[in-house]
Amino acid sequence: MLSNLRICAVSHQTISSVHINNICCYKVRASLKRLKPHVPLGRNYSSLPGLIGNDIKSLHSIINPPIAKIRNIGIMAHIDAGKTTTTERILYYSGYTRSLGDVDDGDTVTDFMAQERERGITIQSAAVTFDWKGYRVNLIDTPGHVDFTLEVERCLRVLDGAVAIFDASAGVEAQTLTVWRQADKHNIPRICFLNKMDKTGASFKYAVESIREKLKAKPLLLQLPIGEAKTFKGVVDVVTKEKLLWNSNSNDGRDFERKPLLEMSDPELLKETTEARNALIEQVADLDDEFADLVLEEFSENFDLLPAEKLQTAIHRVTLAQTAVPVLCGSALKNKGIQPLLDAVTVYLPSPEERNYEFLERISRLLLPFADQHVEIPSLTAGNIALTVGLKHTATGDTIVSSKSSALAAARRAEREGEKKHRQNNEAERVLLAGVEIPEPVFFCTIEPPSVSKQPDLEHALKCLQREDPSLKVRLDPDSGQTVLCGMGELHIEIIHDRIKREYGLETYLGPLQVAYRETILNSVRATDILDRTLGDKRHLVTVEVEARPIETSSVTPVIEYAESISEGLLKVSKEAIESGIHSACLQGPLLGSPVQDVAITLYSLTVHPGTSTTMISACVSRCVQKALKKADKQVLEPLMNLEVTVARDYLSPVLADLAQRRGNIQEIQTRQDNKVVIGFVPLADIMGYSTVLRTLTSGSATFALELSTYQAMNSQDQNTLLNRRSGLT
Ligand SMILES: Nc1nc2c(ncn2[C@@H]2O[C@H](COP(=O)(O)OP(=O)(O)OP(=O)(O)O)[C@@H](O)[C@H]2O)c(=O)[nH]1
Repeated sequence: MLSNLRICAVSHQTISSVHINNICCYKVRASLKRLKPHVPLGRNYSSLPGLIGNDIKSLHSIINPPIAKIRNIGIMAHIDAGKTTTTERILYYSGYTRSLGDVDDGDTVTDFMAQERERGITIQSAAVTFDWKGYRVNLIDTPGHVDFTLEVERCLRVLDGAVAIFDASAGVEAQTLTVWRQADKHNIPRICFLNKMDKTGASFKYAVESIREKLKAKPLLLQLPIGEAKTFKGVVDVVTKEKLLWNSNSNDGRDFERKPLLEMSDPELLKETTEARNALIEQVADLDDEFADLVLEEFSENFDLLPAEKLQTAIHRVTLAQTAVPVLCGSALKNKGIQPLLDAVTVYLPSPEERNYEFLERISRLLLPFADQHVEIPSLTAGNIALTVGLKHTATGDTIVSSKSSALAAARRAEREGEKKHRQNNEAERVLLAGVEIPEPVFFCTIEPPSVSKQPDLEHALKCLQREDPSLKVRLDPDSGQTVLCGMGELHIEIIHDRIKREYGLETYLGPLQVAYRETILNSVRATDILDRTLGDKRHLVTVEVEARPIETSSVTPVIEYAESISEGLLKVSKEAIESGIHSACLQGPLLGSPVQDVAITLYSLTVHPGTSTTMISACVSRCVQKALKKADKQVLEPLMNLEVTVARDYLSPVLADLAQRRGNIQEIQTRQDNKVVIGFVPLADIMGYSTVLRTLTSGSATFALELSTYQAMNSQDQNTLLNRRSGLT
């Protein structure tokens, strides 16, 4: 596969003479249509005269560009804001593809999974590498659908900067908030791109306000749109006071003219731009002392004399400090505004050395990514993004270092730094990447292989998929022995099912999709238990007394306490067994067999006959905790989701009426251009299959985003209905 891909990147003739399997062949041909032969990188180029264009000066400079000229960036946004379309334009203008891919036609580079092309959505982050005006840009296109939040989180960890894309007619939407918070957590400097300026209802002012209000960010307006919606034809560069107009006859947006704004030809636009530039200078000066000094000392009389480069450098610093975000605009679909966006990436987003990471990785085989194509490279300097293959024990979220001793040193430093509380950016944090936060799965269903003999193949496929995607959980149902898939949403599970079929050739059967409920107890209860068993000539005897009581933690990990009467010595040898017994008991509550949350378990007494195995101690403790949980008053908790529905005014009433029937609790209805945005909570159990219902109710005009808010207690009537249904009574 690897050599095929390397060859594909070099020459058409080479490929046709190489024996490769059908799938690879197909991928190779598809990519050849669009890849310029001179662009991708490989080792053997020098032996292929004529295939490499003159643009490549030296292989070394391409593989290892100076670190200051590297930009590792991600693209993030709400679903359908236009990430993939923008990425396609970026690849086209940077010379890496020969034609413009279209999500609506299903032929984009970054959405390369079959499911992505069929559904027109991004699921996996795709990495692409290209050059722009002497800079190396490693770009990652991340999914917008909330089911794939983890995928976004795991790529944010390796980024030095990000472009947040917004639909200019919608402003900040639900998922944008989530990814923005994730980027805050990882301290990622950002620039905003207000896309879809050509769309009816697009409003630069509205979108900027929503960035200010909802994201609590300070927007730096580096551009102003020329026209809006149908009349959108270009942008003004506020920093340089130039207008950029795209040729209406050009169908790929390559041709555009950049002209200084003149009093004679554009008096109004010039006035507006000068005001915007002055405001920008004041805003930046407020945030950056060095720039403030410069402005006060040399340019306070006339801001017009301030060179654009000085302003750009200050904006770069402010962006890096994350005290404000540059805002640009355009229309990816109509091919306007992408080239200046690329310029802004190189000018305002930081290089890896400015982000001050230290990587220590040593890997035997390195590949440069180009979506689903990879090119092997001999080496790489710090700050680049590359892929490695064949790692057997590494999963998403792990940090790879050069040796065991450096890992130990980093861990020791982390421990020491951990003691000095609340110190940010400590050395250990720079060495070890922050782990990804794995969200709790809210849905599950059983999965079965086509025959018992295929069970090992299914287990293998699930193991591989889990290493790639830790938000997918797999467990064995202890009662039925069936394999259970737990995922982030209906779409997540559907895609996993589809991938098992396509990538592992296994036709599996899914059971009905079920909501992942939880349980809790409402009062404190005590229970005792005795386990007395003789195995061979050994007697195992344990007596246990525990108390289970409700507490507030919102966690399924029980709090474990020990009464003072428990002897230190006994605890030393059996603590692990006791805690494993408690944890396993709390995994399966007495009502539905769901995990028990918000509970503390106190061990009051424990006596163990000499020679009793730790397994028996664990089993007795587990049984005793289960007894206590059973005796208590119990409560089922159900996942409550944050819901945001964007719907055209005319369809608001049917959507609200439908939500009322789904136990929806509406918090707010906002107006966004011609649309209404309904914000509220709804129990997950009542919103299953909602996309189909919403499509029917609104003739396909509405969109929605769903995210776990919390687990809430069910009322007794709903709880009884659920329990009866589960026990087959109704
Ligand atoms: N009018 C208009 N439509 C656009 C623009 N950019 C993208 N679209 C359309 O918006 C839809 C979504 O575009 P995508 O590029 O797939 O958006 P995405 O953000 O990658 O979507 P996910 O991968 O599902 O998160 C498609 O139908 C595009 O044709 C634009 O600038 N203007």
